Amino acid sequence: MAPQISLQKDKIRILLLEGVHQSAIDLLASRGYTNVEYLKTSLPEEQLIEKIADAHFVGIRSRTQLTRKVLENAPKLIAIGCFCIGTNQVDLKAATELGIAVFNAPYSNTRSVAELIIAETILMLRGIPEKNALCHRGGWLKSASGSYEARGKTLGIIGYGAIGSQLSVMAEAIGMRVIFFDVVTKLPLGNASQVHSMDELLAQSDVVSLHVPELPSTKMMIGGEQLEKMKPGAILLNASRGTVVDIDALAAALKSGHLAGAAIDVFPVEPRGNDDEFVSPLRGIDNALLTPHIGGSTMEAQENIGVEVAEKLATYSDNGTTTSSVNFPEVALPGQGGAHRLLHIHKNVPGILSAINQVFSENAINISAQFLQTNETLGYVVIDVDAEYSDLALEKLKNIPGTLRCRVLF
Ligand SMILES: NC(=O)c1ccc[n+]([C@@H]2O[C@H](COP(=O)([O-])OP(=O)(O)OC[C@H]3O[C@@H](n4cnc5c(N)ncnc54)[C@H](O)[C@@H]3O)[C@@H](O)[C@H]2O)c1
Ligand SMILES: O=C(O)CC[C@@H](O)C(=O)O
Repeated sequence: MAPQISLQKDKIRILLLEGVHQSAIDLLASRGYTNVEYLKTSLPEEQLIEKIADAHFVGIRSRTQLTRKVLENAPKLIAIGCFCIGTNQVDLKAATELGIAVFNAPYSNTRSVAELIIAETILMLRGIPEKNALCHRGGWLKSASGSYEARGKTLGIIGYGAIGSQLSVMAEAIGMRVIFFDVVTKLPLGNASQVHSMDELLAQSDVVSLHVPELPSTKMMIGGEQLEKMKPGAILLNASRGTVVDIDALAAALKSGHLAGAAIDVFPVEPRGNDDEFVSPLRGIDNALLTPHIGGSTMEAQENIGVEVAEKLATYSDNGTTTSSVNFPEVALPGQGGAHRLLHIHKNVPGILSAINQVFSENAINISAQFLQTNETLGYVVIDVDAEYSDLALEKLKNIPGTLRCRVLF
């Protein structure tokens, strides 16, 4: 039987992990949601299963792994808020099959990442990480050897989406030539040009920057073979996902001197929180500029993300709107105008819609408004009815075979 979730706001439990910005808590409070448990770190699977068992909403960043096992142990969960861009840490297939909506913040931190990459491009071309490390050890490497201006150099961007395209504009503003590779044909901004293969990009670029999502097709897309194809003395930047680069092969390419340097913000394995040790084959390599997955971590970005994602969760909770959900059919809903609103999430299989409508015809329940949207696997029906009928309708609806989640809004 599908879980029934029809609660007063103070009974709606929200679990926020990984130190999401205070703006999220403030936004939720302004919308009446005060039952919030706030943790600064992510949690290992067993602890997460314990905590999530009673949660109606969970908010995470990139570190928390919401696996099928975790989600199957979250019978009350209505929605997940990813307070970031990436959603690869959530088993989206499982979330969809369980009728749990997933939201994220697709744009709020993109400028922050692009700015960091520009800074790193300049620092790496000047060999600053190595010189800085030497100074800290009492050394003094005053030399122009291996130091270059960014002007006139070629920046190769892999993944020309929200981040890659902003980076393109900023890089041209400091005089770089920009080429990019993307699996989709994209409108080049400014004087940038799209190349038709990654090999072409690797062969031409002085600096290569990765801005692809984590997908089966992007896992290890930069391995030993690709690093070998980069120009001798080139620089690799990765602020996308740690699984995109073979980190051992990168360490070898830096140690051999084939690459002049690398700036890496994301790693195949990252510490759970600030108290855990960071372990990586890149540690101790002076020309590797290592940052703790902070590409999107600016005050501006985090504050905006907090508001954006918390608002999506509150709105979905308040009236069922799923606009910009990552995995749900999108429905933008008007106010209820005094009616009770039934939200029915079901497997998209033949016959289920007529079973839903039968509930209302057989029980003589008048429908004042009805909205339906489907995607490949999921159907989402929203039905407004007179207040006195909502309990009966909810009871009947949740027993329809194929129902995943069903709740009523008063
Ligand atoms: N370091 C950080 O803190 C940080 C912050 C934000 C985002 N990110 C990461 O950066 C990624 C990119 O962000 P975005 O906002 O630019 O995403 P986006 O979806 O706007 O752009 C991604 C681009 O990559 C392209 N792409 C997909 N597969 C590809 C492939 N195999 N080869 C070439 N191109 C491919 C897509 O067509 C798209 O144009 C995110 O998915 C996230 O994982 C990291
Ligand atoms: O804040 C984070 O943990 C992740 C940031 C970034 O990788 C994203 O996907 O937006």
